[in-house]
Amino acid sequence: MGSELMKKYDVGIIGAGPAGLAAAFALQAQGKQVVMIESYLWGGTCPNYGCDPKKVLLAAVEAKEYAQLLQGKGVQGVPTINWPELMTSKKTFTDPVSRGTFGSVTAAGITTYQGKARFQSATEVLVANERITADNWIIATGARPATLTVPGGELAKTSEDFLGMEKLPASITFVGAGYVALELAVIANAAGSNVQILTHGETILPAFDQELVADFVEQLTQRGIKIVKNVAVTALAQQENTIEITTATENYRSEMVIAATGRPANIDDLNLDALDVEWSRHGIKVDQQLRTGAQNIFAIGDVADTAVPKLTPVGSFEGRYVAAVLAGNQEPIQYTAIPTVVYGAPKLAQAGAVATATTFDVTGWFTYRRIGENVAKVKIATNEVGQLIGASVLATEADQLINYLTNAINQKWTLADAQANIMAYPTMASDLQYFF
Ligand SMILES: Cc1cc2nc3c(=O)[nH]c(=O)nc-3n(C[C@H](O)[C@H](O)[C@H](O)COP(=O)(O)OP(=O)(O)OC[C@H]3O[C@@H](n4cnc5c(N)ncnc54)[C@H](O)[C@@H]3O)c2cc1C
Ligand SMILES: NC(=O)c1ccc[n+]([C@@H]2O[C@H](COP(=O)([O-])OP(=O)(O)OC[C@H]3O[C@@H](n4cnc5c(N)ncnc54)[C@H](O)[C@@H]3O)[C@@H](O)[C@H]2O)c1
Repeated sequence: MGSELMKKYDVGIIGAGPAGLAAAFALQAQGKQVVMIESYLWGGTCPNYGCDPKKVLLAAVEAKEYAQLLQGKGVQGVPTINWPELMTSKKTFTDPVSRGTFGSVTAAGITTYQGKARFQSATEVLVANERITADNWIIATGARPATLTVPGGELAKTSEDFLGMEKLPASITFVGAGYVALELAVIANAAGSNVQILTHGETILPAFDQELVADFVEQLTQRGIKIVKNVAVTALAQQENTIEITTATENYRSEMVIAATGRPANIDDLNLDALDVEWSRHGIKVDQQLRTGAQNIFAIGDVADTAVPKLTPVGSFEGRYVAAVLAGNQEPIQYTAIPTVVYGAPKLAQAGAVATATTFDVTGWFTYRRIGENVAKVKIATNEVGQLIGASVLATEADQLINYLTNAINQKWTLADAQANIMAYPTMASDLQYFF
């Protein structure tokens, strides 16, 4: 690792998550001299302690869910989740990621450094006592879980701790009711833990269609997940085997507390004060070409203050876009419709506009009745000429359907387009024509 002291690179990339890696491989393919710096695990949040391990754990929840939904319809007995075995299986996915990613990066001819990058000037970065110079820099340092700034807040664990825990606690309290809390709560609940969610606001998942959010929350409540709104946690204290959670109104207890109150950008160690770069609690400010105030420095992925959701495919899209800018593209970034999914049981998914939509209660439709869905709904928004502009889905397989609908939004489908495509029947895709 590390090489050729004082060599000058075309592009330096800080952070080897999905955003930085997409940029690195695209720039290397253009023939640029690329250097990449990572302080922790190569691959970043998503494959090591985010999306992928979460979805591996969810596979066990889904197996249980399908059996549960078909009770009395030909299936008897509901499987139980063996947490240590599931965690062993999860590790077969996550353990090889960092080494494998590092191997791919070096095999591509990209120079690598392990350590925290710190800007010395707009072209020079210090890492592990070495000075690295590049004409352009891309900051792709991602985000980390917010800590609870209350007395005893350090007792709270993070999503990364949850996704690596060897033993399932008897009870878990999540503080916050966003993606992280809801997804991990569903996993813990299905695996047999007593789960509660405490959130300081009234509205859950404000960016999603609130009719479907209400149905989603109702489903979680029926599973035994307790959700308490409008509650401000004021202190945590260890009491033998449990943590006491003090709030303004009531005290709660549980074996583990997970802070899931958002993800601030990783900018503290970068020495941005030395540069003409602005930032806020939402991340590094960028223009429509993802350039910071310093014209040779870009910010992409979770660390960038953009109006789009902070997701893996969005970060990769931005990484490839900046590589194109450095190859001469002058166009501002133009995002396609972005699908977002809360991976629970059921799943809640959305893409495009949420406004004025038609609701289809599809619970009784063949596709959903076949697997015994409790409640399944699809909401569709079209414009004045009948083109699809937005969609929301609540269903066990909402993550699949939302991708078909996202494609349809991007291609401005109307009923005629839906009918003009022959889809395998009977599937979610063959139902598309009934939504217009
Ligand atoms: C529990 C969880 C589940 C998620 N599930 C999903 C999902 O299902 N689908 C989805 O699309 N998204 C999901 N996300 C979000 C997704 O993981 C992020 O959007 C994505 O990883 C962002 O990529 P990134 O490259 O911008 O940042 P990251 O993946 O966070 O990578 C940034 C890298 O920069 C490194 N770094 C930080 N500071 C420095 C420094 N000073 N010097 C050098 N290196 C540094 C970090 O170590 C890290 O490896 C999930 C996130 C979490 C936490
Ligand atoms: N499926 C996915 O795509 C996925 C999964 C996990 C994470 N992510 C990404 O990670 C980001 C962060 O997720 P997150 O769930 O940590 O944050 P979030 O912003 O989605 O939710 C934070 C929640 O915490 C609440 N909250 C904030 N401060 C609080 C406090 N002091 N006390 C109680 N509640 C408080 C908020 O009201 C909100 O409900 C997401 O926005 C998303 O970009 C995506």
